[in-house]
Amino acid sequence: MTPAEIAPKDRLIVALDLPSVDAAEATINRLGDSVSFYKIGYRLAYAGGLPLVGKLADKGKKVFLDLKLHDIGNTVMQGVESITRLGATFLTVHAYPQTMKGAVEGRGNSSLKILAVTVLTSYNEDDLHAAGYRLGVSELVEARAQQAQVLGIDGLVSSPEEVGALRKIVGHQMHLVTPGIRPVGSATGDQKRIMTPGRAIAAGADYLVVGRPVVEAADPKAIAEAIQAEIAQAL
Ligand SMILES: O=c1ccn([C@@H]2O[C@H](COP(=O)(O)O)[C@@H](O)[C@H]2O)c(=O)[nH]1
Repeated sequence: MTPAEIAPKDRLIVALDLPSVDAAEATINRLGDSVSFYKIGYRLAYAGGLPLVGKLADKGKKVFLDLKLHDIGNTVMQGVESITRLGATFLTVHAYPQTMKGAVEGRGNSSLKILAVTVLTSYNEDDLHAAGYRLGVSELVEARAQQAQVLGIDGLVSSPEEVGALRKIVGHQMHLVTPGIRPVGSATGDQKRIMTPGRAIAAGADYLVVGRPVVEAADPKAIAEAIQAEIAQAL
């Protein structure tokens, strides 16, 4: 399936940033058929959440395993090789050349897609500078996208602000996945490079990752469906 063929509903990835498997399963049950794609990150993975990958896949759901791997190439390669057996659709690594090369080797011919995290959406220019980088956000995102493409990475994680420029660099060959999504009226929290769902899709994002605005809502299903309606309208 090309990115353009993804149904509006399947473009929303709900981040299960919840403290336990029980809490995650309760949210998944509340969301029911409305959500088809979930993200499991540090909080849930380290709280016993990895077996949920297979359980969700068995129910026909897709899983984005957001482990943001970063280590020497050989360790990343071996780790990714193990992860190919879990049944996830997407796995993140940080966009460093050795890391991306190791991840592509570890993924081999499996169906797992590797996404490279370009610059975290909680970073702005000052944060990058404080971390010792001399490039600004857009320059670093674009440089990493070019390296990721050459190394055979399957997709990129960036803020929606960079998606237009990334599309020009990578065309439609790579999945563009954007956290930093805030429906109008939602709290920004620690995110710094944000956009509404509609604007992110109009900018060219393939998938939107939304955590707190959905999982902390009084009615997660109503919010998820409102985001999906906004996505459908923007396509
Ligand atoms: O650059 C990045 C990469 C990953 N994330 C993850 O996405 C979700 C966003 O959650 P919200 O509650 O909607 O802010 C979260 O799991 C992050 O770890 C990101 O935000 N930015």
